[in-house]
Amino acid sequence: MTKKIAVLAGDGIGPEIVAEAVKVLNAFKQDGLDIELEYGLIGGAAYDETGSPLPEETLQMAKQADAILLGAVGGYKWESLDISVRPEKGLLGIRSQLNLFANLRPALLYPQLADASTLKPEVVSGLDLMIVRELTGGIYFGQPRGIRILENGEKEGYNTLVYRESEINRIGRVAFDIARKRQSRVCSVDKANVLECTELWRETMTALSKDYADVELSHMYVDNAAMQLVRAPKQFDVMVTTNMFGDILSDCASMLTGSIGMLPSASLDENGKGMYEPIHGSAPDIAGQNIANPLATILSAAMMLRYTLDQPAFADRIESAVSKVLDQGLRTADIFSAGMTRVTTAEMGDAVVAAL
Ligand SMILES: NC(=O)C1=CN([C@@H]2O[C@H](COP(=O)(O)OP(=O)(O)OC[C@H]3O[C@@H](n4cnc5c(N)ncnc54)[C@H](O)[C@@H]3O)[C@@H](O)[C@H]2O)C=CC1
Ligand SMILES: CC(C)CC(=O)C(=O)O
Ligand SMILES: [Mg+2]
Repeated sequence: MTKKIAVLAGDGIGPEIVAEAVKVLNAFKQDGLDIELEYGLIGGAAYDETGSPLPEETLQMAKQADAILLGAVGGYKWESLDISVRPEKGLLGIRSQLNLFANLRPALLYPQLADASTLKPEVVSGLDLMIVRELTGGIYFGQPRGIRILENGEKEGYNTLVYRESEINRIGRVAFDIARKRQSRVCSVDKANVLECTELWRETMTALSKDYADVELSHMYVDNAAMQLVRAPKQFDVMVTTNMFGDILSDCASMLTGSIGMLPSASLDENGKGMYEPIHGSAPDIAGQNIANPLATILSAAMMLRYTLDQPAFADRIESAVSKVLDQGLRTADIFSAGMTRVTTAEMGDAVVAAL
C-alpha cells in the first residue's frame, strides 16, 4: 500500500536540505518504493501565510501521514514576534500533538570525517552513541510559564520543569530497549543533586532498570556529561535524558562527528509513527546560499525508511551512498578540509542519488 509522507520544509535552509532528501526518496520509486509525498507549511513560512506556525491543515496532514519529513523552523525575521506564535512553537506543537515523545539522535562518526571532528582521531574513531531525548515534556512544555511584573515593578521570567513518573518510564523503556540491540549500556543524565524533578527521574530510571537486568545503568550529572562527551565520548553507548538536556548535549555531540550538518533524528510515538528531521536548526546565517550540508536530512530519510516505513534495505542503501560520497572526497563547506572537493547542497544531494 502507498505510504504517505508529509514533507514540511519550514524556514531558512529547511527547503534547501529537504529538497535533497526528497530527491533521494524519489529515486527509490523506480525500485519499487511506494510512497506519495504531500507538502505542508510549518514555522515562519506557515505564520506568514496563515498567522499560525502550525496551521490546522498541516496538523491534519501530519496526523494522516504514515511519516513526516521536516527541515527546520525559525529565523531572524520572526524573532520579534510574541513567543506564542514564533516558528519554534509550531515545531513544539507538532511534536506534542502527535505525541512524539522519543527523540533518537544517533551520533556516528564516519571514518572519512575523522579530520573534521573537533577531537583527536584516537579519542573519536569508531564513535557510535545514541542520545535518547524525551521530547514532549520537561521545561519546554511545563506550566506555569511566562513573564510577570512583581509588586516592586520588576519583571520576572519563569518556566517550570515537570516530569511524571509515567513519562520517565516510557522514555526509559525506549532507551533500555535500544541498548539491548547495542552494547547494553544506558547512562541516564540528570541534575538530581539540585533539581527535585530530576531526582524523581533518577529514582524512576533506577527502579525501571530492575526490568532490564541485562542492561548496565549508570547516572551522570549533566554538567559532567557535557565534559565527558568532549573528553572521552566512546565511554557512552546510550544516553537518556530530559528534553532540554538532550537538546543541548546532542548539539555538543554533533561536533564530535565533524558537523551539526551530519546528525539525523527520529521522533517517535508509542506505535513507531515518526517525524524525521536533522538535529540542527534553520541556519539563517547560511540560508539561500546553497552551501548547507543536506546529509543530516538525507540520513533522517534513511531513519524514516528503517523505523517507520519498514524498508531497511532502502535505508542501508542511503547510508552506504553517504559513505561512498565521503569516500569520493565530496564535502560541503562545514566538513571541508584540504585536498577534498567542495560541493554545494544540491551537488551533494545529486552525488548521493548517483551513489545509491
Ligand atoms: N529543529 C528545528 O527546527 C530547530 C530550529 N532552530 C531555530 O533555528 C534558528 C537558528 O538557530 P541557531 O541557534 O543558529 O542553530 P542552527 O542549528 O540553525 O545553526 C547553528 C550553526 O550551525 C550551522 N549549521 C546548522 N545546520 C547546518 C547545516 N546543515 N550545514 C552547515 N551548517 C549548518 C549554522 O550555519 C550556524 O552557524 C533559530 O530560529 C532557532 O530557534 C534551532 C534548532 C533546531
Ligand atoms: C525549537 C527547539 C526546541 C528545537 C531544537 O533546538 C531541537 O529540537 O533540537
Ligand atoms: Mg536543538
